[in-house]
Amino acid sequence: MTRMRRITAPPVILGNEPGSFPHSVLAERHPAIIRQVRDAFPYGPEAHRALDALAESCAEGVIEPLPDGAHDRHSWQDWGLDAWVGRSWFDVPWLWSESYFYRRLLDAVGYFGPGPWAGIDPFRPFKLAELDAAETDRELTALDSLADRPVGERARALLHGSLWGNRADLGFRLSDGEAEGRAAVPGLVADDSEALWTLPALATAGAGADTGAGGRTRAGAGSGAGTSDRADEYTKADAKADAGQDEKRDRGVSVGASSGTSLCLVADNAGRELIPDLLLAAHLLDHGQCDRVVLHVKPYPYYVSDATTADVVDALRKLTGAGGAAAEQGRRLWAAMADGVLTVRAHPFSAAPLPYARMPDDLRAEFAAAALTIVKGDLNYRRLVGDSRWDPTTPFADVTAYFPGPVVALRTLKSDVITGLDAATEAALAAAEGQRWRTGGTHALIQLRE
Ligand SMILES: O=P(O)(O)OC[C@H]1O[C@](O)(CO)[C@@H](O)[C@@H]1O
Repeated sequence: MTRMRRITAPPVILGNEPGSFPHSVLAERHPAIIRQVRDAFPYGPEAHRALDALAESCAEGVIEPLPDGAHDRHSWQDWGLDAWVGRSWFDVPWLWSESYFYRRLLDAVGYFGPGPWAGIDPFRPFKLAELDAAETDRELTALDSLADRPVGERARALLHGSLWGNRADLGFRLSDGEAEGRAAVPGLVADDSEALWTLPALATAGAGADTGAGGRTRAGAGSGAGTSDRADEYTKADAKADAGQDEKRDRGVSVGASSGTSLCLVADNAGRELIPDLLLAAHLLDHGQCDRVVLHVKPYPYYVSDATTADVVDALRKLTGAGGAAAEQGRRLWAAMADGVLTVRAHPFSAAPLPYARMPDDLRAEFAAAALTIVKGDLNYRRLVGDSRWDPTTPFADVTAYFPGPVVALRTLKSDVITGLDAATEAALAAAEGQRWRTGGTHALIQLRE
C-alpha cells in the first residue's frame, strides 16, 4: 500500500497570463472552435447571432449568467457561477472558464432546445471524420495480429493503445496543426504499469507483466525505459493464464465473471481514443477478475471530442462493422451492454468545471465501490489532481489521497499540470525541452494510487 498524506494545493491556474498555454486556449483556441463549428453546419440566423455574441464575449466581454430557465442553472450555481458572473473569462480559474465556454457554445447552437437543433452535437462532423479516417481502419486491422499473442502481451499493448489514443484529441489538433505530426516520445515520464497488473482485479488480465523490484518502474525523459521490452517473451505466467482461460471457456464458464468486482473507466475523447478504451475494457472483462465495467462519458458535447453516449454507439458500430478481431470484440462489447456487464454512465459532474475532489456523494460512492478507476486524458488528469501549479515532484498518491478507491491515470501531457515525477526525470525533461514537454502531447504517463 502506498503511503500518502493530505496536502494543500497551490494556487489554481488562471488564463490571464499572456503567452501562457491557458491564455492561448482562451484567446485563440476558443475563437477558432467557434469558427469551425459555424462552418460545419447550416445554422440559421439566430445561431449565427449567438455565436457572434459568444465570440465577442470571449474576446472582450465578461462571463454572463445562463439564460432564464436553463435546465442546469442550479448545478452551475453550485459550481460557482454567481461568483464569476461579471468577471473576465481570463480572470477566473481556467478549468472553469473552459467548461463554461463549451456550455455556452451549446446554448448558442440550440443544443439544449427547445427547437429543431436540440441534441445536435456541433462537434459530430469532426468526430465522424476521425472515425472514418484511414488511420482508424489501420489501427483496427492491427488488432488481428494481436489476437493470438499471449494474454499479458495483449494487455500491455491494449493499455498502451488506450494511453496513446489520448493524442487523438480534436480540440488540441484543431488549434495546433503540427500536433499530429509530432512524434511521440517512447519513454513515459512516470510508469506504474507493472504495479497496475498486480492489482487483484487486473492480475490475470496482465499475466506475464514483470513486477520487477517494488513493482514500479520510472523512466527518464525520452529514455524508452519503463515501457515493456518483453513483448515477445511468452512467460510461464502467460501460459498459465492462457491455459486457465481456455479451460474456463471449454467448460462454458464466462471468463473473468466470478468476482462481483467492477471497474470504472472515465473516458476522455471519442473516436480513436474511445475505441482502444473499449478494447481495453473488453480485455479486462474477458481476462481479468472483474465482471463489470462502468464507462463514464460526458452528458453533452464537451472539449470538442470528449465522448458522449452517442459516441460510444458510433465507436461500437465502427468496431462491429470492421471485420476480423475488431468486429469480434465489437460484438462482445455490444452483448456486454445488453447483459449490463458494460454500462455507460453520463453523470452531470463529468462535465463540471471543478476538480474531482469536489465530486458529489453519489459519484464518490460509485468510485468507492470500484476495484479500480481508470482516468483517461489530460482534462480528467487536471480534474483528478486539481488544476493547480503543483511542484512536479509532489507525490501523485498525496494529491489523489481524497479519491475513494484505487485510481490510475492514463494521460498524454497537454497542459501544464503535472505531479508525481521524480526530480531526475523533471530535470532531464527541462534540460531537453524547456517547458514544452508539458503541453506538446508527445509525452505520456501511467500513474497509480492503490
Ligand atoms: O482530451 P484531453 O486529453 O482531455 O485534453 C484536453 C485538452 O484541452 C485542454 O484542456 C486545453 O483546452 C488541455 O488540458 C488539453 O490540451
